[in-house]
Amino acid sequence: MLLKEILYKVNIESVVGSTDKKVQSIVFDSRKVELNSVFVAITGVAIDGHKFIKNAIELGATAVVVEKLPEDQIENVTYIQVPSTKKALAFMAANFYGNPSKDLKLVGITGTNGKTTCTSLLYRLFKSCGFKSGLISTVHILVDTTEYKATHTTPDPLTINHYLAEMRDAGVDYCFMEVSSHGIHQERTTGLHFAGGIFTNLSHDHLDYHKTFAEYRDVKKRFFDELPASAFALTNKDDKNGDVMLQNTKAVKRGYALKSFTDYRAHIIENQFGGLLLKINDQEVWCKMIGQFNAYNIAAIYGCAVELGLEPIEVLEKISQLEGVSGRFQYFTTAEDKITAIVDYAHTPDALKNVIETINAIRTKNETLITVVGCGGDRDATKRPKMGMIAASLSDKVIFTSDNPRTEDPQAILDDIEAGVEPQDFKKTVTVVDRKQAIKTAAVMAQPNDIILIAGKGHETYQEINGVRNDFDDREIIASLLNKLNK
Ligand SMILES: CC(=O)N[C@H]1[C@@H](OP(=O)(O)OP(=O)(O)OC[C@H]2O[C@@H](n3ccc(=O)[nH]c3=O)[C@H](O)[C@@H]2O)O[C@H](CO)[C@@H](O)[C@@H]1O[C@H](C)C(=O)N[C@@H](C)C(=O)N[C@H](CCC(=O)O)C(=O)O
Ligand SMILES: Nc1ncnc2c1ncn2[C@@H]1O[C@H](COP(=O)(O)OP(=O)(O)OP(=O)(O)O)[C@@H](O)[C@H]1O
Ligand SMILES: N[C@H](CCC[C@H](N)C(=O)O)C(=O)O
Ligand SMILES: [Mg+2]
Repeated sequence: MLLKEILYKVNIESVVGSTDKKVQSIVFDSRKVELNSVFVAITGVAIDGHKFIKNAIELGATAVVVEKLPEDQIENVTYIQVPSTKKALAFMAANFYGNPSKDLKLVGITGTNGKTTCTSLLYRLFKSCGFKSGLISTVHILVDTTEYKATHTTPDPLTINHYLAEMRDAGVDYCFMEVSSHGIHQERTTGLHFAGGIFTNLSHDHLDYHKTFAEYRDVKKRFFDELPASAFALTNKDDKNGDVMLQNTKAVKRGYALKSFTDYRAHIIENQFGGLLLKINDQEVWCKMIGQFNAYNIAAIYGCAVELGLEPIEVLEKISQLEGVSGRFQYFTTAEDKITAIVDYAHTPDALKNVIETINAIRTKNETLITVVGCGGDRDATKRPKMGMIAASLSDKVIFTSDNPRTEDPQAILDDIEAGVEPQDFKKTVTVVDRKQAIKTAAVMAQPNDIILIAGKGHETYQEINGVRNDFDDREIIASLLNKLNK
């Protein structure tokens, strides 16, 4: 492909050299440059990519895209100056792969919690309705039935467009993707053609990166501001930021809710371990998922499917057959002692509150709830005391432990969590730094009919300590422990 073709829609300030040259690949990491690459210099969170321009040219780059032109320019290399290299990268990636988002119906889902749940359910719902579907999520990427590993919730634009092109070539009709706030802020989703956008909810997370809640909210809103008029924008009307998201969108505004009166309404008739009995608009439907938060997720996916033109009755029938999502309220009950172990990915204060309140609404007085929870290192530290307070006030017993400490001292993270525990709740809590030992402590403590909640890591199959990822799966560990202890 010619450089000038790749630059379509890119806002260019100045060009030094020819844009009539052939380009082999686009790269934003100098270490991946090959002969005839175009290197895009990104000002990152940690490093300034402009430092690697010389290095990229030595490795074979024949064009570079920059925000600041270097003083010592090299002959035969083309320099393209743009106001934002992140935006330029996104348009270039879409052009390079032939704008695949226009050849399928792409729906983006944003919000603090529920993105993986909604996208995964939509992927399976559309598949069961006979469509070829795609999924870009925290857990994995699916191109029809072919699975790829996910490294991010919302990957970089080259990765997104690479998989969208593969979906297009495989004849995929619909793709559902998670749109994280980091993704929007870093322009990873710029230049994509969305058929729809969904907002789940907004609560405390990522304040290490976005600094203030208002900035976090405004970044999410940008996704809706940029949707085209042909798209639908479906928002949670019960969330106080639901309407804010749609304030300036050109897309067709739609709502879903449990409490407010809007286009897609869900009303909980029954909520038990077996599932939810819902009334969606005027139809009753039985779902295998549990809890009020899943009633919201189901209302959202129902609204999305109807907006995309599916038959409401068929959608409800297929929804009633959907199983829960891996690592989200995934549970089993032991045969002998009837101990229930639940593994859930709640890693924000709101998610933890929701999941514990769901359990509390279902369990009886004699069933003790033992919660095992921690918080990740090198991430928003201000959510730690809030999660400590929630776990201790809403559970009978709590074992605080490590999540992914990453490069932080595990004990220091635990100190932050404990600082939030109310004095009257202290006696309910213990701290066990080693996560496996913490889960073992819960398994030993549990009496017949008790409930063990292990929160924070859900589907993750590793634990990251000091930059090393060791094999670790909450689900396998609790199952084998309860089995060994003969419970
Ligand atoms: C904090 C953050 O979001 N960082 C992302 C960002 O990297 P960065 O800006 O820190 O990059 P940097 O290290 O400063 O380097 C700057 C530039 O120099 C380049 N470079 C660097 C070294 C070199 O030798 N040569 C070179 O060219 C780098 O490729 C980069 O282009 O851009 C990279 C490329 O897209 C991402 O991989 C990286 O994600 C990191 C790994 C990460 O952990 N991100 C998390 C926080 C994240 O994005 N999470 C959200 C989920 C949030 C949610 O759950 O809601 C997600 O969407 O996954
Ligand atoms: N609609 C919802 N509202 C509030 N909490 C939810 C909702 N759906 C799921 N949760 C809770 O949040 C946890 C994470 O859910 P999920 O993985 O779907 O969110 P996510 O938005 O994809 O998160 P991430 O930001 O890590 O990608 C679940 O394990 C559950 O405890
Ligand atoms: N998408 C989330 C994942 C958190 C998962 C938790 N187990 C942790 O490691 O903190 C984030 O980037 O904050
Ligand atoms: Mg996710």
